[in-house]
Amino acid sequence: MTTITIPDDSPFGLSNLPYGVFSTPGTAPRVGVRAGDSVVDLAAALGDEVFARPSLNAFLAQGRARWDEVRARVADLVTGEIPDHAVHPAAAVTMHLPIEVADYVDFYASEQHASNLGRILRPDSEPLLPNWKHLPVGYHGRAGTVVASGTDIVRPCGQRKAPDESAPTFGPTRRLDIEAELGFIVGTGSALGDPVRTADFAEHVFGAVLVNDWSARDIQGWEYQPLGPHLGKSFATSTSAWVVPLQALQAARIPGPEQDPAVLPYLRETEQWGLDIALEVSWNGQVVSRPPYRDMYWSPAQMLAHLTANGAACRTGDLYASGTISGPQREQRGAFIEVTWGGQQPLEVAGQQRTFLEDGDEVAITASAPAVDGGRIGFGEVTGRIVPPRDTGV
Ligand SMILES: O=C(O)/C=C/C(=O)CC(=O)CC(=O)O
Ligand SMILES: [Ca+2]
Ligand SMILES: [Mg+2]
Repeated sequence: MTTITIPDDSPFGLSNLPYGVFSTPGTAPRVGVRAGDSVVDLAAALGDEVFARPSLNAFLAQGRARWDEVRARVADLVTGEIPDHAVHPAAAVTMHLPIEVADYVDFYASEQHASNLGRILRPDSEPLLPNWKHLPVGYHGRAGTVVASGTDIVRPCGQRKAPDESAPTFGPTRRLDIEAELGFIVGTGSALGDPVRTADFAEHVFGAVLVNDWSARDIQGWEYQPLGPHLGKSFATSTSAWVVPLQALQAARIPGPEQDPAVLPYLRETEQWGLDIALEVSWNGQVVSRPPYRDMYWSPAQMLAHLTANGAACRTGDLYASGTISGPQREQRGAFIEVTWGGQQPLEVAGQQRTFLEDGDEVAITASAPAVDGGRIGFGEVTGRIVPPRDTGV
């Protein structure tokens, strides 16, 4: 038997205990919990086959009562004696995509981001379209191209047409960008025809991850009207490896922003709330932005209520992301198109003037939130490196 010592300032302390899917050399991916610098193998520690699977989905489908029970048992394990073979150093494991993604939806919940994109992309119109404060605008993305943190991102090819070009051409994107977001993972689904009420959010949502919604701005700018983002965003979306359970975010809950005009009844909450989560975006190792989640206009519960308001079912493994997180300052913007104002105001990165991503660039997004014990809750990181397009012969 062994014991785990968690450093006092660890972002993976007892108040966090996030879930992920890991493997060690020569073994199959399975569910683990992060505690300090260790990973606890839950199948080995608890003897429950639901954790021997290569995704969290089977456990997520068991529902809120079971999630709470397992969280209490894991806290006991981590503070007591645990079989040696059930503990691995975090540095010695490989992390995988934590969930088998069912559906993927991306919202647009930051007023700052939506206003900035409006100004950059539609300079002759009002920055916010008339619907924006009445409903959480979103689009359905591509679940099959959600990838684990660390996966290389192949520069996508597509049709590009700048406003001053007379015809489109096909080729590698010249305006490859990031979007720093928070993603929510649905554990328990809903029945077709039954909307999820804002009050039932915690019955359905298991936890949160970091998301980078890679975006090819030239492909997007040409294809998006009138139906919205398509191939400019569907080539890859990266998520962090550790799913932070909702209970770990109790101390991060803050009152939501005032919503004016008042929202329709199905979007109301008895107590509207947001989350005080601080993100950090690094470009080739240099911190270039600190997006504040606390400024988001639409809440996680409102987004889920809206997603199901028409009776669309949600399912175990659904991922819905907040949309790009941007604050009012330049150094709080969550996409490079905003930081560089459409590429017109380059940013100095490691001594070079930069606008969009080049091959070989690496982006890492991290985040932390206050913990109930006075420490910090860490989200780990979502990273990705840009690699050149494959030669497809076109
Ligand atoms: O305003 C637009 O036309 C486009 C906006 C985006 O690209 C943002 C998007 O994907 C949603 C978000 O991340 O907020
Ligand atoms: Ca996005
Ligand atoms: Mg994407």
